[in-house]
Amino acid sequence: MRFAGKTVVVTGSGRHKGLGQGILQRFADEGANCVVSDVRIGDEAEEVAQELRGRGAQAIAIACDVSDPAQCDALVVAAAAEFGAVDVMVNNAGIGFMMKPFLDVDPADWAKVIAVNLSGAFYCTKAAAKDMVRRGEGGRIVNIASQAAKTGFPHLPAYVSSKHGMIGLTRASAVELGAHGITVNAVCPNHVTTALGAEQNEYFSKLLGFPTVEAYLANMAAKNPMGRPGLPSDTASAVAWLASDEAVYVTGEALNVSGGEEMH
Ligand SMILES: NC(=O)C1=CN([C@@H]2O[C@H](COP(=O)(O)OP(=O)(O)OC[C@H]3O[C@@H](n4cnc5c(N)ncnc54)[C@H](O)[C@@H]3O)[C@@H](O)[C@H]2O)C=CC1
Ligand SMILES: Cc1ncc2c(c1O)C(=O)OC2
Repeated sequence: MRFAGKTVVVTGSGRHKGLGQGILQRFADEGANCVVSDVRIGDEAEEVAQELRGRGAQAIAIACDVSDPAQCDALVVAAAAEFGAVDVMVNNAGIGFMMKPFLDVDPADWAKVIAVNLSGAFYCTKAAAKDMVRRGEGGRIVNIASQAAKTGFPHLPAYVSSKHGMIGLTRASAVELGAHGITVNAVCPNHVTTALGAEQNEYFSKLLGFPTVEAYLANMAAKNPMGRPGLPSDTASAVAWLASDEAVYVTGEALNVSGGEEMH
């Protein structure tokens, strides 16, 4: 019960089987008050919150479009009003893919991906850290980057750039926030079969000439020493450790959770 009495906010966590839901399930199991947040709060987000309550946690759902700084400020205010403070902010909201060859990428699509994945993480980091600094009890920020933060992938230039940018954001914020007892780290998962992941599999299995999505997935699994795709629970384990008291001397890090597919 590492997070008894703590409050965690996870952006983009209102979808079934997403990394955000998996992360909140781990925090719920370890005693945290859980804030589900997503661009729209509908039945699915309410079900995610309900399932967390079923695990014995307190959980609420709050709408927040992370590409709007005012909504990120309001998210932190609303979470603190409900549970007293925000101890852990997980920047998980992300949009994929808009997959296109580099030379065909529309500037508006580029801007949208950067606005959600990178600027959104900045706005939420700033909002949460302001509250943490004011309270003076430290805090934890974890950014869900990607293997795409460490290497290039075809037909995903905005995504890859936004995720590399999240590592820069992690380091830039870590160097200033350490003085306040706040650590900031990134986690870099490889492929996880979520709703977002499934969309990408369709596209890449065709692009790379695999006869079926299954053949593409088997090939991808064979690329890492553990021989399987990642699970939301794999990422959740890393996030929970980084958010725990034990990780007090780890900050500005970008931790691969890729079964060894990515090694630096
Ligand atoms: N699935 C994978 O293989 C990998 C995913 N990731 C990252 O993990 C994070 C979670 O993705 P998944 O769980 O795979 O997909 P997902 O689609 O299940 O989760 C993303 C969530 O972000 C929400 N969202 C989209 N735009 C938003 C906005 N403007 N404001 C707030 N929320 C917004 C969506 O509604 C959705 O609930 C993303 O940042 C993604 O880039 C990283 C590495 C691998
Ligand atoms: C679906 C999917 N497959 C592979 C990867 C990602 C992804 O989202 C990613 O972000 O980095 C590698």
